[in-house]
Amino acid sequence: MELKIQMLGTGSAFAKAFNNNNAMLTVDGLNLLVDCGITAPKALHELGYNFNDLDAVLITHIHADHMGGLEELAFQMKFIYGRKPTLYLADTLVEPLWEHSLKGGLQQDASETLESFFVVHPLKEGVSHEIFPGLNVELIGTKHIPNKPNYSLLFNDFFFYSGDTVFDPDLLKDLVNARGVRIIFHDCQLHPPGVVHACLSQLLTLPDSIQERTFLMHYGDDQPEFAGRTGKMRFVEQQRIYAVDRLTFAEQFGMID
Ligand SMILES: Nc1ccn([C@@H]2O[C@@H]3COP(=O)(O)O[C@H]3[C@H]2O)c(=O)n1
Ligand SMILES: [Zn+2]
Ligand SMILES: [Zn+2]
Repeated sequence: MELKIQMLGTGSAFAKAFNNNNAMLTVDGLNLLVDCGITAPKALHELGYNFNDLDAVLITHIHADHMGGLEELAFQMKFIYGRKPTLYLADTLVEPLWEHSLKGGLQQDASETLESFFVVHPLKEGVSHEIFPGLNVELIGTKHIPNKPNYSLLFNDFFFYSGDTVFDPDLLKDLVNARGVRIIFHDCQLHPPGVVHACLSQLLTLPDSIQERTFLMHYGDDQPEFAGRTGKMRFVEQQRIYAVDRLTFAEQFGMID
């Protein structure tokens, strides 16, 4: 069992030099797309994938850089590949995803619902769900936009992947010190203030023991100017394949496991 992650993009919602912050997780040949933003259809194509290569899609929240590619995914799967894609999302997102977003483009007659286009798996926050053999996910509610549900992801109990969140040092400390998290992929706004995202200056206040396992994503186009200015944290590189394995990571990035 080998879990790998490859970011289709590592850019912020407004980035143009980077694709949307969407990820492909692969375990034993099964592909999970984490978030499917506006740029996802083209970014998948650039990596040699088509929509039919996806075994499941998981959505963290309703912003276009995280779900703006779902309409094309649904239409291609219906009209080109003839099967319903599998969609994982928090139970609280099912109704708003359809009513406030996808229905406008997808619905052709009034009887059609989200389930007409996807095999929908609503997930409960705080519960570990098996996505594939060897890949579990727990949704952790995180703060992003007031009154809009938003979730970060805990994979296999040791890999935390933020789904857009404000800086929450207590959560990160609890994850690392009490819950055994060893790898953190975190969204990072390079310039303050961090109103709806964690910003770099806030993340730099984390203790070294957390920074050394923190990898920054969801950044703006001027990211190259910040090389060497991220403390013990590193940038996730778009399209690079990372083996998400405690030992491989610890060895490769000099972390104390
Ligand atoms: N209250 C808000 C709402 C949104 N935004 C910006 O819009 C982007 C939507 O995608 P995102 O990746 O969540 O980042 C958001 C902010 O840049 C913002 O800055 N403040
Ligand atoms: Zn975003
Ligand atoms: Zn967002």
